[in-house]
Amino acid sequence: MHAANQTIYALSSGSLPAGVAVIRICGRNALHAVEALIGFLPPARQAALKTIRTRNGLILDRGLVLIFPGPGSFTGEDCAEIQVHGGKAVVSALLAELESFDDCRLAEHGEFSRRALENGKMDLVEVEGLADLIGAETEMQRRLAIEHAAGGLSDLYEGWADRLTRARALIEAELDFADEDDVPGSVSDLVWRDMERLRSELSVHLAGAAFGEIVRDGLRVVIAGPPNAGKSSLINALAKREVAIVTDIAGTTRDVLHVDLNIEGYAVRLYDTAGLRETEEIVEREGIRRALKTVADADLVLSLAEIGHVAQTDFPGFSGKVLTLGTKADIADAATDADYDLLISSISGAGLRQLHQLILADLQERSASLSLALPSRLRHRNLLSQSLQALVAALESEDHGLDIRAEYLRQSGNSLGRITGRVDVEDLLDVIFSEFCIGK
Ligand SMILES: Nc1nc2c(ncn2[C@@H]2O[C@H](COP(=O)(O)OP(=O)(O)OP(=O)(O)O)[C@@H](O)[C@H]2O)c(=O)[nH]1
Ligand SMILES: [K+]
Ligand SMILES: [Mg+2]
Repeated sequence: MHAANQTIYALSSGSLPAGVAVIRICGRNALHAVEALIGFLPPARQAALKTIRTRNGLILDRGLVLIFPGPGSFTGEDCAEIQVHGGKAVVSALLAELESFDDCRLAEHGEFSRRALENGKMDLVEVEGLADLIGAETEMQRRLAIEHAAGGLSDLYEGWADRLTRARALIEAELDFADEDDVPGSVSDLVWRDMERLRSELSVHLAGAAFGEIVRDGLRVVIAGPPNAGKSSLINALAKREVAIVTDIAGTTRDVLHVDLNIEGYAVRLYDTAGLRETEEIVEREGIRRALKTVADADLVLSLAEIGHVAQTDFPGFSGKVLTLGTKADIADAATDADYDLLISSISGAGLRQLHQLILADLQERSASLSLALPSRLRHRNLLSQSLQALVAALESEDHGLDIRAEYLRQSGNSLGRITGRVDVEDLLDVIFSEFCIGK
């Protein structure tokens, strides 16, 4: 039987042992399997507490059974969920029993969601949002993901795609009547005025992509500065654990290290790097090369220097914001000419709370609005800019025929359709679903 017609099952809850384990079963044999396991079919969407048995009559466990007949289910097919005690042997016995039913097999990564997509229960943005929701570790990641998973973004894109389609239809109608005098020219004016508005809505939305990606992937904050400035001590102090080796030998750190922090609900990825200086030592030189590359990709650089020394403010290939931090405030002389955004001590903890606040302020400056209905992946950003480019081409090619301008509008709508998956995205699906865990 074709893989897509098979009944699939998996442990959908977390790692065992646990209080409860949830096993999900979807496909044409799902209800048949439930009936065989508990001896009858409970009413749809109502939990039934039942003894679950093998077909040889052996008791597997007692648990809650729920059925969701298609199409009113997660995947749109007949589905069931069985809640049993979360023991390893309990779950493997139940999975082994399911294996023995006709055309039943273990689900692959993301296969339930993939079927939901194929059966029109979710679109691509919602599926990506669901993956992000499961992966979310901070409050802002959760808010962004739920916006996507709940269809807020999809509605926006579909609304825009509909406006593009309507505009094309009106233009094509105008083309059909081109020889007749009774076509009101104002129809065309209305269309282009709306497309002008759409251009600015798309631009504003696209401008939020950088922040959306930062919320999803974390703000990249890189600690840089000369050897012994106290970079590794700072990452350890902020992470509250010994991530990096600290010694008084200049040139201790060679590899780039990172830790993930949660600052007021925002994900922040903090990097420690090798001290920057001229050196002939081969390993250290490689460390410095990596440090500079990491700085170039940063969102924000913390440039450290011991109090009394000038902190570097320009880094090759980096044009973003640099915060200068004077370090070792606990042992510094009071008077110094050098100027810093903040004084810190990783040993006494002085200035660390203010550093949090400065990083938070940087994040808040980047968020133009309070809404998190933002694109959050490079895939979204690329397709949105393609859509915008085609729309701009349509608006700015007044010298061309209406047929060419309508074709640009079609391209613009197609790019939007690829975001939600209404337009051919087959090639993308394997990539997207490989991110999922089994059981989702
Ligand atoms: N008193 C004091 N000493 C500090 C402080 N921060 C770091 N140090 C000391 O400064 C020395 C160098 O610290 P590191 O954190 O290894 O400095 P680094 O910038 O990572 O050095 P490299 O990895 O070699 O580039 C160590 O002996 C630390 O204990 C501080 O806030 N106060
Ligand atoms: K050091
Ligand atoms: Mg170091």
